[in-house]
Amino acid sequence: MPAKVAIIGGGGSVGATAAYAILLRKCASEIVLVDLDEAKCKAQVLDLSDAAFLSDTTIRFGTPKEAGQCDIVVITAGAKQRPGETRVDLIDRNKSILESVINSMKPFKKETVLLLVSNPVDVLTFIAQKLSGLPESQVLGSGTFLDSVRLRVELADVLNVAETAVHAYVLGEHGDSQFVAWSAASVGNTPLLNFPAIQKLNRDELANKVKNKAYAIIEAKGATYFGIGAVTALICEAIILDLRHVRPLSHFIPELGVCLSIPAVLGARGVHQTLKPPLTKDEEALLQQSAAEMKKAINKINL
Ligand SMILES: NC(=O)C1=CN([C@@H]2O[C@H](COP(=O)(O)OP(=O)(O)OC[C@H]3O[C@@H](n4cnc5c(N)ncnc54)[C@H](O)[C@@H]3O)[C@@H](O)[C@H]2O)C=CC1
Ligand SMILES: CC(=O)C(=O)O
Repeated sequence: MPAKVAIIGGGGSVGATAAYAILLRKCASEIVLVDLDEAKCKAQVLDLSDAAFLSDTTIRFGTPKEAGQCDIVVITAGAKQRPGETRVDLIDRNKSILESVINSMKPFKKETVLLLVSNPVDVLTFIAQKLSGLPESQVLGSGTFLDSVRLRVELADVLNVAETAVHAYVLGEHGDSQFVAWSAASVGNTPLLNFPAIQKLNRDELANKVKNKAYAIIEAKGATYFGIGAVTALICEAIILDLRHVRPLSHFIPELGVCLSIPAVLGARGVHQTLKPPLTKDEEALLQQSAAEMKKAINKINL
């Protein structure tokens, strides 16, 4: 089935890197890049077209209205953190950008899946669910998928196993109130906490390293884009191929009243099911605290 992916903000670092990763995965038939900065976006298309010989995917510049008719719309438009800024600090700037991009794309094709990547991704996912008119299950955010990848790499290194054998998730906000669900993590079938190397490990220190990785990269080079580009491509692939992968994605959690990341089944047309792992009392409290932070951020804006 041909699948069209639009990237709003495709002129920027995250949008263009996501396009590159999607191109290399060969999961889409066409990528449409859209950006307010038309000249830069067209230059990204030209540059990416030089790599298109590695793929069967075509790439072109497009309009917001064309994007609204694509199968997946990835939103990477917006301001990025300056060194020292939190993701939530971007809310005022990125809320108005999101409102304007959603209005410019409407009405969406009824099957369109909207994938939020711009920060603060959980709050923007919540706003996009309200504004887009699409079913909640079709509006999701990349959430803590990236943080969980960062965690898995660290744990695989400690245990000297393949990353794919590590089933461990960062849950909650893609931001400062995130936490690791240590009690639910495993390597193969063995609970992670059974490993002597993990019992000896300073787990708080490792969780903070994961949480602060983006800050460290932004401090040194101004932005992160390779990791999120790869994560975006895998999310698009799972939707296009209806792969039913389980990923920690930002989606609406009715009992919390906000969007944040809990593992979810991802396939055609978005989120199929939430798979909340059993959590300890302390981890449950951290989830509630993360939801409270999201509510605080949402209450500060006019919706
Ligand atoms: N969710 C995640 O894990 C990650 C999220 N991000 C977020 O992604 C966003 C983009 O970051 P970068 O690509 O590095 O920034 P960038 O500045 O390189 O690109 C942003 C692009 O958005 C475009 N834009 C602004 N307003 C627009 C509008 N109304 N319509 C269409 N395009 C518009 C700009 O022209 C620019 O090309 C930021 O909010 C950043 O925090 C970045 C990395 C990881
Ligand atoms: C910038 C950002 O959200 C990240 O790299 O995690």
